[in-house]
Amino acid sequence: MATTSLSIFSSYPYEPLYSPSDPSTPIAHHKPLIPYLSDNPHPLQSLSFYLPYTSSIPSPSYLPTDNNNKTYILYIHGGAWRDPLISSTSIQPTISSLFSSPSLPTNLSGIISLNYRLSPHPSHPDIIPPNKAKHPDHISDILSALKFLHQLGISPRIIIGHSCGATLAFQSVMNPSRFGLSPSLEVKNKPEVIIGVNGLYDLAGFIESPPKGFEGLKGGYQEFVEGAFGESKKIWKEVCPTSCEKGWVKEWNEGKKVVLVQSEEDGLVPREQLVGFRKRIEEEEEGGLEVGEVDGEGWGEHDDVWKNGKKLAGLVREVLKGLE
Ligand SMILES: Nc1ccccc1C(=O)C[C@H](N)C(=O)O
Repeated sequence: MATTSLSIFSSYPYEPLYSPSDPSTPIAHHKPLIPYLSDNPHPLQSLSFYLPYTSSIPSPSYLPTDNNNKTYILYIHGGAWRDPLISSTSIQPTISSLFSSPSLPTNLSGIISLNYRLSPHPSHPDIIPPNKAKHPDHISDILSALKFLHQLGISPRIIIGHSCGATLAFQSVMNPSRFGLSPSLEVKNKPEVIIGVNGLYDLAGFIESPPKGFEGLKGGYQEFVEGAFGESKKIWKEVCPTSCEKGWVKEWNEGKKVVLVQSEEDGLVPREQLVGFRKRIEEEEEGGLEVGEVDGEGWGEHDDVWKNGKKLAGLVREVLKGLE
């Protein structure tokens, strides 16, 4: 099995990725869209691999592995489990910032950004192959990707999730039986840190009583939640880290730190999602897990975080320093 993952990995060449602001400057060695399943994968069952740029192009089998002081970071994009216009590439501005000035963090091996199957989006009915994922397909794909990485010898110590990517990041450290998935999908070396950015942590809570100023989004939330999870409110509760059955913090043995940030100008996700989630972790945990909140002032609107990348890159630098 391990040989298979490595031979898949090695069959993809590295390509230079150029700076979005300066197309003559290469910033990373990039392997786009490596399938993480071997049996007839959907195009979205794929991940992209980014290594800091060096002057010679590495051979396709080059794979720096984790060691005690270096780590990979895994990124899970958002888009309400359905937006086909948001993909693994949305981490590129952050990578560009992080891999260039002022200096490359010394304990960073590389960044891996995931795609996963999406649910249908009413404004994009003509996608080929059609997006028809339903829970637990999304989280199942995330766990399959982590398994593929583990077979390559990679266990990211940090996972970053944006919006529904944050929901998926926390689901990835829970027992997969919570979602009716096989124990064989449980992540072998779970991350130490999860960074949740503009995360969705309590879908049923939002739909039941949207916070002040967000009442107009109730219907929109209900639409994408039903599209991803079906109509059962019980399931909406079971899948969210604020409202699911207690005990998931214990299932995350390796967990050391949760870092949460909510962009102040976000018109799609209210800060109440972060506040309620934080309270839930503090109720549940038994001392081992640190929860921190970063001030989201100046972080812009919901998607500005990844569209710009500078704030997120700065936060990643800080978190990496803490792991040194
Ligand atoms: N309404 C939201 C509420 C919260 C988080 C994301 C959304 C989205 O709409 C995301 C995406 N642009 C979508 O069209 O599905």
